[in-house]
Amino acid sequence: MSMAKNTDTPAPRISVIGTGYLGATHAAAMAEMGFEVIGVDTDPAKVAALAIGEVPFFEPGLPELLRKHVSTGRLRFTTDLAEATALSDVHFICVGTPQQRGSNAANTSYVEAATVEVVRNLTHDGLIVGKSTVPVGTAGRLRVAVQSNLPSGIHAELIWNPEFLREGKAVADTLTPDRIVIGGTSAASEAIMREVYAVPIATGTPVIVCDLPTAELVKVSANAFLATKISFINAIAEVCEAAGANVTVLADALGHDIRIGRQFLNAGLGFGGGCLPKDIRALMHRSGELGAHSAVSLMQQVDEINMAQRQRVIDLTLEALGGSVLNRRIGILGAAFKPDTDDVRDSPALNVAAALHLRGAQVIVFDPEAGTTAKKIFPTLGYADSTDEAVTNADVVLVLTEWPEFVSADPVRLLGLAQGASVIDARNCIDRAAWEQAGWTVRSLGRSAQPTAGRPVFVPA
Ligand SMILES: NC(=O)C1=CN([C@@H]2O[C@H](COP(=O)(O)OP(=O)(O)OC[C@H]3O[C@@H](n4cnc5c(N)ncnc54)[C@H](O)[C@@H]3O)[C@@H](O)[C@H]2O)C=CC1
Ligand SMILES: O=C(O)[C@H]1O[C@H](OP(=O)(O)OP(=O)(O)OC[C@H]2O[C@@H](n3ccc(=O)[nH]c3=O)[C@H](O)[C@@H]2O)[C@H](O)[C@@H](O)[C@@H]1O
Repeated sequence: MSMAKNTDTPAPRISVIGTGYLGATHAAAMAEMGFEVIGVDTDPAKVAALAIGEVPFFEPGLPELLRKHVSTGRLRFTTDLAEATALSDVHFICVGTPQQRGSNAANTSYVEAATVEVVRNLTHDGLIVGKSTVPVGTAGRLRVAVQSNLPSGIHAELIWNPEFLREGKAVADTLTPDRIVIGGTSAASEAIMREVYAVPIATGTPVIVCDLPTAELVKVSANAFLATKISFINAIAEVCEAAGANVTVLADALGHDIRIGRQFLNAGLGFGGGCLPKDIRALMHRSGELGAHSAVSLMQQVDEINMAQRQRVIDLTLEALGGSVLNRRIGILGAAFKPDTDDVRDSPALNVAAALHLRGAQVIVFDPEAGTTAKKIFPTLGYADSTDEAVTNADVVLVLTEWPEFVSADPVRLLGLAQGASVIDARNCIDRAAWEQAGWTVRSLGRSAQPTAGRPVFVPA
């Protein structure tokens, strides 16, 4: 592929390296936008599933999109990187950047390895597009590696195009993103990226063209801001509890100010998942390396507030059970880090379940989609096949992930199944009045244990 824009050239063919949550969705979305796409992964089981149109994780809408394009042959999957590079022109790097063991830093070794492997396998000129979330400065280093590993006579450019999709809404977020950020482009590579994203650009999606470090940092800053919003409301929730205020009503009132907005102001168990926690820690680490200490202390505080929420839910459970969970049966509703996914990476729900299990509780977990993934990392917990089974004979019930079926569960019927009448609403998601009317004692973060009406009113002197 010539890097010069030529209106007569055929559409660029696309490879996607790493077909996990991000890459599988990106590959299917690129096919939907009209391109020939080949996905590559080192995990043969993942590739085998994707190749027959099966998504190896739960993501609403993705199976349909994948099958649609696998069946026409426009979207293929392979473990053979050389096959993919031979058949494509634009190579999206979508491999993982998990937290390093024993450090807050991101592990960029997969990104480095994947990029170098692509470059070494190039048979014709290509554009390498980083999508993985990386610490600022990574792409600059990779550029050096790209140039020193190019086969002779081949030209390649490396740019960064971070991804902002949310799990559970990944398909819509990829097909109709809020913005497209492209960093470090030349005129030629910018033109190619505008061709690749022609469909969302045509519907008015803003395109931000910037330098490499800005592109890397936009992504990390977006996640850091979302995390800060959540920890902010959780800090205020603590004040609400102490003062007898209601954090949910407060968040609604705050949200009417469009400068603040209502999203990411749900107080409770806090954030988890494969991205927010590791991304704020990587930012902490990288900011420290760069001597930018304000970001280090801010992110440290955000992380600490967030992790303390898990302990606070454990404390509420102890309180509900009179100080000990030993041999008490705890029905846990939710294992995924949020609804609409089966992802349990750094899931606050599973973290609480495991901590209570370690203290000697009989923990029975139910999640509509994440039972299988949860069992893989915590096989020793008890698992139920339904809400009813988890609640049956429970001394206390914990709602840890706000799946719609938990939010709409009938408190009267559940009370008839449970042994006790205590529920901890760790996501502030159930209809508290309805549960209390049914006979439950409801505890939650950011709202007092008793209905506000029954509390003494503070009268200033
Ligand atoms: N999961 C999400 O919602 C989003 C993730 N991101 C970022 O995208 C990146 C990927 O995240 P996920 O998809 O969640 O991770 P993941 O762990 O689900 O997928 C990564 C995939 O890369 C594969 N892989 C590793 N080395 C490879 C290589 N050399 N060649 C080919 N395949 C290789 C792995 O086998 C795995 O299937 C991370 O940097 C993450 O921060 C960004 C936005 C959203
Ligand atoms: O970099 C990534 O991978 C992605 O990380 C997040 O997406 P995701 O991890 O899918 O989940 P979110 O919807 O952001 O939720 C994260 C966590 O925050 C919690 N949360 C969210 C909102 C809220 O008000 N309160 C709250 O505790 C959720 O329960 C969940 O545990 C970002 O929202 C995406 O834009 C980003 O692309």
